[in-house]
Amino acid sequence: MFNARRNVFQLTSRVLTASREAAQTCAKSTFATHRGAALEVAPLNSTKLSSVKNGQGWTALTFAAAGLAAAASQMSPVGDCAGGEGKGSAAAGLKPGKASANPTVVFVLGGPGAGKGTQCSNIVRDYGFCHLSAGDLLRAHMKSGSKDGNMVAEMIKNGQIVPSEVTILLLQKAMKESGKDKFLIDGFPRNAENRDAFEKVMGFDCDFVLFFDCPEDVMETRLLGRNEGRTDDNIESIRKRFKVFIESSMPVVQYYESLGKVNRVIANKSPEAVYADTKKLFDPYLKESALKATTKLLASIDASDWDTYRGLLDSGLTAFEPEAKGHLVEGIPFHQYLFAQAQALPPTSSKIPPVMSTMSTPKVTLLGGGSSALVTYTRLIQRPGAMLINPPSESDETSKQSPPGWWHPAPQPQTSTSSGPTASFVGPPTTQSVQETRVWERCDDSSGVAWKLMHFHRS
Ligand SMILES: Nc1ncnc2c1ncn2[C@@H]1O[C@H](COP(=O)(O)OP(=O)(O)OP(=O)(O)O)[C@@H](O)[C@H]1O
Ligand SMILES: Nc1ccn([C@@H]2O[C@H](COP(=O)(O)O)[C@@H](O)[C@H]2O)c(=O)n1
Repeated sequence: MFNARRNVFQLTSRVLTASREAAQTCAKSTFATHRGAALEVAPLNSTKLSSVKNGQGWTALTFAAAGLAAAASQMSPVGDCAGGEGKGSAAAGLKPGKASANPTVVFVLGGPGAGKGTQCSNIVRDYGFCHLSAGDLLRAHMKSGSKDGNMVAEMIKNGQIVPSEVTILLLQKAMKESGKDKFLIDGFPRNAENRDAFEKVMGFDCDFVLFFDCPEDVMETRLLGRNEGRTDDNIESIRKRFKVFIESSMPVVQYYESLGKVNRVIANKSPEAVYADTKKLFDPYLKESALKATTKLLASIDASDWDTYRGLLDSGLTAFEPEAKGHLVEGIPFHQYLFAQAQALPPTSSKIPPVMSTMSTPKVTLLGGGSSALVTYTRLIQRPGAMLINPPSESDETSKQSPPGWWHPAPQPQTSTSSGPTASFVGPPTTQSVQETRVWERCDDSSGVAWKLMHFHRS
């Protein structure tokens, strides 16, 4: 006989150790990508992302490049938890209202047959989330010939809730193997024990609960017509599942309601109508990812990191910028030339980042149902002063250079073995302000949502 209580304790202890390791990996990963997503002032000799927040959300994002050419590439992910646009993103972690370095988790709840699985497929397609159905994982586990397979099979047939340690181990493994950082966890937590165990083992809670609210008679008709060969889609099992849902799962929904974390969607409508309501809840994640791509792009410009910059561009990029003197520039070479100038500069001996961009009052508008994003903002560009090449004695003014127009290539850092000319800066510091509009197009890859820059316009 399965001793649930004893096994919960034993397995939970084991999972805690394993998850601590996993959490360390995740923390490492998210440290690399979330660093500095806070209000502190950026130390001048470090790579730092700082942000300013008001009631409406983020109002300014600052990336301070350390003057290291590879500053943006230092943000590469480490470990299993990063995915999608978060990879290597300077702004990863700038999720409105999110302070912790954890993956994004949405718990998807609702009665049996409410349409959770159906809607999750749509969200995966449009928002790059990874869908993990606790029921599907348990059914696969039951068929895998594992020693508790028979116990799980019996519990599923009777609509009972399988002990948390089994389900959480399956979820944890699937999350790790997915390589993603945004999850829809469907059909979980089914009771208070599931909920407690998840928080203890994973060390974080969900972002919100997506609750599909559907009358029982509608769910019953749907389940009887589902025809997927499930052992629990018969009237006897369905009634048991409804009872368990009311007695054990609804208190979980009520618990999250008391925390203000439930987004309720009326599910007694056509699948399309249900999705139209569901979709709105996920648009902020897409906007956030377009903003991250923009921040990563600015960081790569500040750091003169051509490879990162080029990786974000569509080959057919078009641009209106002051350097093009009113002409629409198409393609890559015009921009590459500006980066090449930076590489031709002597290294800087200064510890002060040669240039730092701050994105102020960004606004993201999704177009084409989220296939494109329009990002507009004011960019503040700070520099430590005029650049001096190979500074001679103080009396010699001839080598002093004024800051050029809006763009000032960032020299490379001086290495200990550097010899020959160097660059340094003389005050006063300057700040420029330009308006930028960027048009991004979705080009998702296997790790999730990704964006390419199609067009930009700078005042
Ligand atoms: N809005 C809807 N209108 C009509 N039928 C729907 C709707 N949503 C889903 N269905 C159908 O109802 C059945 C149950 O849907 P689905 O499997 O998505 O529910 P579920 O909440 O995931 O169920 P379970 O909890 O049992 O896994 C499926 O056959 C599905 O095609
Ligand atoms: N957290 C969970 C989720 C599911 N189960 C068991 O699986 C059955 C089917 O779940 P669906 O979400 O696919 O309908 C469910 O009735 C439970 O027996 C579980 O134990 N714990």
